[in-house]
Amino acid sequence: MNEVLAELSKVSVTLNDRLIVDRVSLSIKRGDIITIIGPNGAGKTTLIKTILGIQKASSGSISLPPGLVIGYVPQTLNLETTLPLSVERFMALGGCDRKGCQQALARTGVAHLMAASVHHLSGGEKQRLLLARALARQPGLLVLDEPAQGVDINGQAALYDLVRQLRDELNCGVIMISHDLHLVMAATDKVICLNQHVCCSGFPEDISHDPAFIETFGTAVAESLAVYHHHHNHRHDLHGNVIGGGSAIDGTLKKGTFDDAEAAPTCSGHHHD
Ligand SMILES: Nc1ncnc2c1ncn2[C@@H]1O[C@H](COP(=O)(O)OP(=O)(O)OP(=O)(O)O)[C@@H](O)[C@H]1O
Repeated sequence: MNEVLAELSKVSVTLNDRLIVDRVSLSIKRGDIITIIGPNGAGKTTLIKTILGIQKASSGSISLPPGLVIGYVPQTLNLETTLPLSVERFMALGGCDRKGCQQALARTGVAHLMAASVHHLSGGEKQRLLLARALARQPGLLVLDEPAQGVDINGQAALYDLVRQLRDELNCGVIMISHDLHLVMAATDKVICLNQHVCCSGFPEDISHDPAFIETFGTAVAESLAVYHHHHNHRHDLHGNVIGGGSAIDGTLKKGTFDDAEAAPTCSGHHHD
């Protein structure tokens, strides 16, 4: 059994009196690649910030093994543009020596940019730089917030491929957020669909059949992913709150749900197999 790198139990986050993350339980093990999907404002970034300790959970518990090294690739790189900063210096600020810096940049395909200014990098180059910085820490857990944003379509597939290779090389666990549903379905091991609470979770081929997935992303997206329609017993408002009809409190984890993520409250759409 692979080592557990992060264990979340009924984690909720309330910000400004608004419930942003609702009783999320999940477990990340060494070797896992888990992708969190969900609409804008669903609480994805907030959830990973609680794993990183940047955001405090309002309730629930998060446990990480002592000494776990986490490599984090944030959604954006916010830097003071008036300060000159080379790629090498940026890496050095993260504690990386020249050799380690060169190796990490080479691994993410941007070694030729060592002397370039970080302010002049393209969107895709910035993402690769951030990945290199995370990689240089030799992380046990890699946390990526939309790593493929600003990357062209071929580059996205290559980036996901690289993440898989890094997982194998470092024998780490990976948790990432993505909006690239086609790539997620093709290139990820496990998917968690978050809309404040965990709507559904499981392996990509199963989750794309899930009514909660269709409810969250709509039929156009679902059909483009060659999924089929099911009855789903509740709806969400724009804030992810459950509205109308069915209860989202009871129900059991459905077919296609993997052991380690618990939907809380659980969606209970009916499958028509
Ligand atoms: N520090 C904060 N104070 C108050 N509200 C916040 C704070 N941070 C995030 N929020 C709110 O929490 C909600 C969830 O934000 P979050 O960034 O986690 O969503 P997300 O699922 O990552 O969205 P996206 O896909 O657009 O990046 C949003 O409505 C956001 O405005």
